[in-house]
Amino acid sequence: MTQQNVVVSDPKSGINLTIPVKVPVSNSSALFTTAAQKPPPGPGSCITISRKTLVEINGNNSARINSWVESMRASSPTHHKSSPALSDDLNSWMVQHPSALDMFEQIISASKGKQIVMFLDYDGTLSPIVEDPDQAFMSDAMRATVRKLARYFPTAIVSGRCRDKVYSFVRLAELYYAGSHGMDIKGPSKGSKYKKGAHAVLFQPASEFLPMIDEVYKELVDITKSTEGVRVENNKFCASVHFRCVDEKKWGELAQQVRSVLKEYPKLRLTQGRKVLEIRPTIKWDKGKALEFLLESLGYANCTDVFPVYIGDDRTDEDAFQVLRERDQGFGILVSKTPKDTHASYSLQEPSEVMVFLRRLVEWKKLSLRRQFRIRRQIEEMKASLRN
Ligand SMILES: O=P(O)(O)OC[C@H]1O[C@H](O[C@H]2O[C@H](CO)[C@@H](O)[C@H](O)[C@H]2O)[C@H](O)[C@@H](O)[C@@H]1O
Repeated sequence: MTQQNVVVSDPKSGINLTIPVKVPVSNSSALFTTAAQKPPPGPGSCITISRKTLVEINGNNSARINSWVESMRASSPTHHKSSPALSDDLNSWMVQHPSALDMFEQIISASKGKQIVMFLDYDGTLSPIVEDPDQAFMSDAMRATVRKLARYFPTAIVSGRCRDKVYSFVRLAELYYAGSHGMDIKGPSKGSKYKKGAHAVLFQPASEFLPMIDEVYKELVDITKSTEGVRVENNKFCASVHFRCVDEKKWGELAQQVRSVLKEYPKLRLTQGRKVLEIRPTIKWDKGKALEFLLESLGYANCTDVFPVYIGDDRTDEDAFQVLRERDQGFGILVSKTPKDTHASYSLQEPSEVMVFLRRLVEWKKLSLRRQFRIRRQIEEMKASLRN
C-alpha cells in the first residue's frame, strides 16, 4: 500500500483539502452507517494513481466530502427565521407528528390498563443543547420532575454519553441508566419498587471494545488537535467528535480526519448526532436494543399490558422509536422545532415542553391513584355497613 497526498479542491466552497490516498483504495468508503444516513458515493475498489485517475479521485472525493458535509449540516439544522414556506412545512409535519401536549388525553386513554414505562434521552431532551458538552446541566425543576416521574413509573435515562457522566448530570439514584448509546446499562442504585434486585442489572455488550475505543479516542484527539473548536469526548464504549464550534469550512477536512482513523478499525462504525460524529462498535446494539433489554429486565418482555414511552431529540433515538413501532407498543416523542424524518408518533418542541408533559403525566397518575383509593375505601365502607 502506498500513500499519496492529494489536494482536493471543492469547487462549491473553494475549500482545499489535503487527503492521504492509499493505493489500492479499499471499498469501505461509507462514512455514516445508519439507515437514516445514506452513505455518500465512494470510489471504486482499486485505483491506480495516474494523472487522469488523480483527477477522478479528486472528483469523487470532492463529491463524497460534499455529501458528508451535507449530512453533518443536516444533523442539527440551524433555525432560520420563519418564512411562509417553512411554516407550511412545519404545519404539515405537525399533522403527522402532533404535539404530545395537545394529544395528552388520547395518549392517556391509549395507555389505559397498561403499565407506562418511561425512557428519556438526556441532551436536547432533559437539558437544552449548549456549546460546551460539559456544561449541559439539567435544571433543578427538571430534576424534581424526573424524580416525581420515577415515583409513579419505572424510568430510564438512555444516553450517548458514558453512564457515569450522564449520572453526574441527572443525580437520581432511583433511575435506570443506559449510557454509551445503550452499551452500558445499570439498574437503580437506590431500591426500585418495580423490580426487586434491579440494582444488580448490569449489561455491557461491548466490553471487549473498551481498549479499542480508548486507543481511537487518543488518535482522534491527536489527529484533530489543530482543528479549532473541535472537541473529542471519551464516552467509554464510544467516542464523540463534536463539530458544533468548528468553522463549517473545516467540516469536510474533519470528516476526512475521522475517516482516516476509522479506516484502521473495521470493527468500528460512524453515526451522527447533533453536530457530533459518533464512533461506536459495529455490534448490533443501539438505543432500541437497550429499550428492549430494559423492558425485559423489568419483567415486561412478552407483556401486552406495558406502554413504553420514549422521548428523544436525536438521530440515535430513532432506533428506539422504530422498536416501539415494530412492537406496536407505546410510542416515541421527538423533541424538535423543525420537521425531521422520524419514527416517532408525537413531537415536543424543546426540553421545557418535555418538562410540562412529564408533569402532566405525574399529575394524571396522582389523580387516578387518589380516585382508585377513594373507590376502594367506599367499597370497604359499603361492605362494612352491610355486615353491621
Ligand atoms: O443521547 P444523548 O443523551 O442525547 O447524547 C448524545 C450526545 O449528547 C452530547 O452532545 C450533544 O449535546 C451537547 C451539549 O448540549 C452539544 O454541545 C453537542 O453539540 C450535542 O451533540 C454529548 O456531549 C455527546 O457525548 C453525546 O453522544
